[in-house]
Amino acid sequence: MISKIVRYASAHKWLSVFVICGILLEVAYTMVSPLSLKYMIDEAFTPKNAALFVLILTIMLASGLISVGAGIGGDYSLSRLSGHIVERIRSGLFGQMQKQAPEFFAGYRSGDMITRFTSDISAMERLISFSFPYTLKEGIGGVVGLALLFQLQWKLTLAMIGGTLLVFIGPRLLQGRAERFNRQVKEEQERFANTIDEHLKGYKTIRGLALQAVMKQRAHAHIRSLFTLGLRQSLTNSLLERLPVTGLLGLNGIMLGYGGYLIFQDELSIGSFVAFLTLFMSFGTSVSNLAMVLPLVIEAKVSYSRIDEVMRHRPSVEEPEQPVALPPVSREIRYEGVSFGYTDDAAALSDIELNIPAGSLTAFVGPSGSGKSTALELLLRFYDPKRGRITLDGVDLRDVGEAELRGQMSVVFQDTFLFNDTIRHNLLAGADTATEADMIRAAREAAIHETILKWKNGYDTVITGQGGSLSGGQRQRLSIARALIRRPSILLLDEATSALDPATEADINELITGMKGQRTIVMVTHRLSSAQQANPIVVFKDGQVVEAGSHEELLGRDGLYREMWDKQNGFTLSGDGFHAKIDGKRLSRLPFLQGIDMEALESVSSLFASEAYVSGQTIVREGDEGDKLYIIVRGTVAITRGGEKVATLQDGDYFGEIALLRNIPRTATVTAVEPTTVLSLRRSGFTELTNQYPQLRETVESTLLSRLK
Ligand SMILES: Nc1ncnc2c1ncn2[C@@H]1O[C@H](COP(=O)(O)OP(=O)(O)OP(=O)(O)O)[C@@H](O)[C@H]1O
Repeated sequence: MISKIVRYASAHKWLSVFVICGILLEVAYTMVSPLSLKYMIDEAFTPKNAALFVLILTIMLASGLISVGAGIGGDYSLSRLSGHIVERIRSGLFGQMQKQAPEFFAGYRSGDMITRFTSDISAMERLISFSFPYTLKEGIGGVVGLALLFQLQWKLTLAMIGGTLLVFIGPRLLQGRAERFNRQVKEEQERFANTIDEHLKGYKTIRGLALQAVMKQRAHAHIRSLFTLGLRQSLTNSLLERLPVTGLLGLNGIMLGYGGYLIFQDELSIGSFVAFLTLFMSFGTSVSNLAMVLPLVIEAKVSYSRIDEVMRHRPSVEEPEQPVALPPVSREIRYEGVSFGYTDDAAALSDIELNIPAGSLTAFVGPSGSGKSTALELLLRFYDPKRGRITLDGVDLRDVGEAELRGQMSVVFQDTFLFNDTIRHNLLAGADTATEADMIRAAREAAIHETILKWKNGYDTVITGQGGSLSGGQRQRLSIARALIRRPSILLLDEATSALDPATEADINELITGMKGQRTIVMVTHRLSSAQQANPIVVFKDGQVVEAGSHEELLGRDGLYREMWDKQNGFTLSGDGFHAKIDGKRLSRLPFLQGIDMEALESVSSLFASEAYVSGQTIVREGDEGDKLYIIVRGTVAITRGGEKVATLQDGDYFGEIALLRNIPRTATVTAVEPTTVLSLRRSGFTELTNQYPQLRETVESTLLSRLK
């Protein structure tokens, strides 16, 4: 920690020199003034030498003035120097954080990082602007004072050193505990910050599901723990400060007794004794001041190690040493034998061979977890392949600098992240060379220009709550405009429309399709209706590409694409996405309804009711009574068992079918992870219908009960 601070300080040589000179002059004055007392008493007062008295007094006054001037100059230089160093640590930490790959952000929660930027950096700031110079000043003062004390009376000084050792033993013994408590307080602060962060981000879910009491309980537990840990920390810290001061009191007693004895033995003059006492007092003050600084140094040491942990984190994706230029892609993007895994033992992608022609609209589709988003994130160079390479017109992505790459590619995610700023600043942020005309052109392309003009302040309208004041479609159009403003040759979209209502999704899909031919577009979607216009459509399964071709080609192949298409079709959905219907033909494709008459199936279809869930809402809770079958018309749900996620289901998937026959408690919890519309069928209605169509009951029983066994 110290060597790093010294290195930072050495970048500001003159300021460092001023700080050190200021400290040295102040120390010199503190040391010399007790000595002048000795000469004043022994050489001027005792022999009544008025001329020497005036001379010594003048020297004392002059050096006092110099010391004050040096102190003020030193303080000014120190403020500037510590400001520069803290500035460097702050921007270094920020830069380091920005360089990291997504797995870094998955490892740190926002509270962890915010605490490093706030309280940890403040602890470093206190160390640099106060503890460090203070230690230097008191340390030099102590050493010089000791030398002078030896020179005045070595026996008395030796006795004093023996006593001083006692002063240090207590703090030394307590230091380990103090470090531990400091670390625990920091960690607890981090956890509390994370809870507050969750509360801020998840306030809708918390209110919607009446989770306030749970959150309050959690916050209260942190507050209690902060109280207990804080108490331990401050008790240990105050003990650390108090012990040396108490030790010094005893030491004072010894000094007075032994010093008096030496005077009676004529081994010490009165002037020397007064000088010794004054010097000893300032030496003692230096020692106790050093001990007082110790808790601050310990705190800074803990904070430094936490900052250093981030600073040492090597980004998994590194900048090339000699980046190559990347002209707009004009031929193709190629995946050549690309394999990748987030961990060493699980492969997310295996041996992907893919050719994406420049100017094409390509779609990556496939079931949840099949690797399509990973394939896109490799193209964004959020990660590097473990084997193989991705090339743009033959240039390996690893040879291209980050800025160059981002100049060529823009991305739109499902979660639109907008800054709390004006529309203008949101659109132009980072696009340094973009003009007003570019902004309007991009907004027009994203079909949002007219809407913006209708707002009272037009492009100067301030977006609040990270875009919460806008509709989902408006947010997504703004994100698309923001991506287009840089005129990227490659536009990437990761489930950019899947959380929107059907009408808005169709509008934005039309917009994307309209851009075909102007640039290379790669979109990831689990909804095949969004991918229909793309060519090639690349189908992923278990980390591999299993099919690729146009919509018509893939439908004709009877493979996974056909299977997914059949699964996702057969529903009608209102434009707002709240009301759905399923037709008999679609029902006939459910494994437990196969072979049933169409008339019976049409009757079953009329019994289904629509249910719409917002993101985060629970559809079915583990252990609850099971009385309904659900079919997901649109959306994504997470299946968790005992708090652990076991699967993700999407459009066309179903769950809870056993409930049609028996009231068996639900074996898992199902939660919507994006706005989700389901169709539900109650057991009571279904049972009534089976009286009319006995075949229905027999078929369902034979398929589902065999599974139960
Ligand atoms: N950050 C991560 N850390 C560890 N494993 C991950 C991470 N992201 C994805 N995976 C795993 O990698 C595999 C591929 O995930 P990926 O997100 O690419 O699939 P996907 O087809 O896009 O599915 P979805 O649409 O559900 O996101 C899955 O097994 C997933 O669990």
